[in-house]
Amino acid sequence: MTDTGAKTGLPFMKMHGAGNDFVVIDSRGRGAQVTAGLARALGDRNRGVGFDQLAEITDAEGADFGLVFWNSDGSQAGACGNATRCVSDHVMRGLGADAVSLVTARGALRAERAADGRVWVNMGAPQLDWGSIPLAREVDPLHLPLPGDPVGVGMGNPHCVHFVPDAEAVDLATLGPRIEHDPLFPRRTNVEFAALISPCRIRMRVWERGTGITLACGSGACAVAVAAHLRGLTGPRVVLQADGGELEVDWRDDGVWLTGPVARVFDGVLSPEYLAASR
Ligand SMILES: N[C@@H](CCC[C@H](N)C(=O)O)C(=O)O
Repeated sequence: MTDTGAKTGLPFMKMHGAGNDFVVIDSRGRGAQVTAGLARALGDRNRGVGFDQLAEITDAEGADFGLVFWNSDGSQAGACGNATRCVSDHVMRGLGADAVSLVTARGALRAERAADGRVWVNMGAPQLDWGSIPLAREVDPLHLPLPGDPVGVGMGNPHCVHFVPDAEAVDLATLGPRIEHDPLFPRRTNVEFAALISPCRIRMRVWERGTGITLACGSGACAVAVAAHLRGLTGPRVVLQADGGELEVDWRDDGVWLTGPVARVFDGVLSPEYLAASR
């Protein structure tokens, strides 16, 4: 019988990568446990646990594990680089391995532990055609027809990257939701503002679709690095300085590699009563 946590509750971990924070629920061997309602309830920082994304670990054929991502508004995300790195670290520790294979909505991915303890994930090739990002109509993703001349990049989820002289001066709380809901993005979008510090360092701030302002965003860091390289501002390898810490991106022939710190903060158990009221 599937264990839904009705009697004993549902265990979870709280993790973060550069301040991008996650609740992680391991559903391997017991079937999907998370619903949109549970994600919304748990995402509430006062009445739930609070997170930027909820990551559910699933069984996956032909890979070490699968991952499904939820935003705090209850919507699903096709990619989450930082949660992928955090969960990969946890699974690698369990397996006593330094590399793992996983499957997300994006497809098969690979993660590795670096010599310094950080965790790399190959996020795959960027999606640079309007249909895959996706955009509502055929326009040039390198110059989206929006104020600020942003770049559209898909990393398994949509990103709208703006280059600005000073990222601190941007009113992210006002512009973020406005751009997230622009009709050009049929599935809404994540929104990044990036300022070039040097050809290998960028300061970035992010408004995440379905969540809001976050301290970092892994797929967003990849999108900024890809956009900066395509615009001729940087090389293929760049450090992204987010509000919560530094992420490094290396756009190689085999995909966009993202690395950064991972942390497991605490473990807990969702009570049966809370689950019954929230699912
Ligand atoms: N924090 C994530 C990205 C989160 C997904 C996003 N909000 C979406 O809806 O696409 C990351 O580290 O990549």
